[in-house]
Amino acid sequence: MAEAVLALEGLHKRFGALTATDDVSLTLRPGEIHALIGPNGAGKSTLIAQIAGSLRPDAGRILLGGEEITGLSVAARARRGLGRSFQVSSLAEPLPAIRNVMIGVQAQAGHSFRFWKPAERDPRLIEPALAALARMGLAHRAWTPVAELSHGERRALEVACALAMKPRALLLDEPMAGLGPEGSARLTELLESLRLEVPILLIEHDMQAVFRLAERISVLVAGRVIAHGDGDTIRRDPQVRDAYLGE
Ligand SMILES: Nc1ncnc2c1ncn2[C@@H]1O[C@H](COP(=O)(O)OP(=O)(O)OP(=O)(O)O)[C@@H](O)[C@H]1O
Repeated sequence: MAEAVLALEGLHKRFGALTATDDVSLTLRPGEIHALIGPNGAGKSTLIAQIAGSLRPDAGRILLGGEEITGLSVAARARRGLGRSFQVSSLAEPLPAIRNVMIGVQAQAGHSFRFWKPAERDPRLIEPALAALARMGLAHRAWTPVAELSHGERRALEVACALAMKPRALLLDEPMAGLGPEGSARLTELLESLRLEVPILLIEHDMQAVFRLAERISVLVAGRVIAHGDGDTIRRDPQVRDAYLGE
């Protein structure tokens, strides 16, 4: 079996008396979409924050490409290839879509562009940014201000921004949030097309999207992984039906 791109080993996180992450281990393999699902308050955001580096686990390890990153800052993890999009929109509204993506390209390239020429006209920034936009079906909206994009286009743009950093692994925190069935179906299709480019750890409440996209699903309840497996295994698991999926 291929080595995991991202591995969580026995992560623990407490907030006072509350154990928000209780011995969580999981892996993300090359070419895979692995979904993390669970009811509100299960600890999904707390887990993502530990992976991204904004929250330190009390115990356990996080490995990216076999290298331990548990003690690294958010920026250092991003430089090593951990990409993420956010649950709450972090886009710069007045700027055209492409400028938002170019910030990601610039970050990935380090500081070499700073004294070059106005970033806006630098083909070394524009071309990879356009490629990331095209990947997410947004080439025709490149020069449209973010404020004029639809909600679905913004969600796709957030993924494009992360893709522009050429991540080795991508964390997506509820990318379908706020999308109607049509927008959700469109974004699902786009994410499906990314599968072989970059493995994705997907936190998502939209179960149609999860079952369509994920090879493996981990179910988090009260900080613990209570079930793990492919879509059929998870659908049939009585504990999961009880705790999350209902009948
Ligand atoms: N900074 C914090 N201090 C104290 N408790 C926290 C903190 N952050 C999260 N919690 C608690 O940890 C538990 C897990 O919360 P978390 O936000 O990770 O869940 P979630 O699965 O992401 O929920 P949702 O689906 O609603 O986003 C909750 O009981 C929450 O109240």
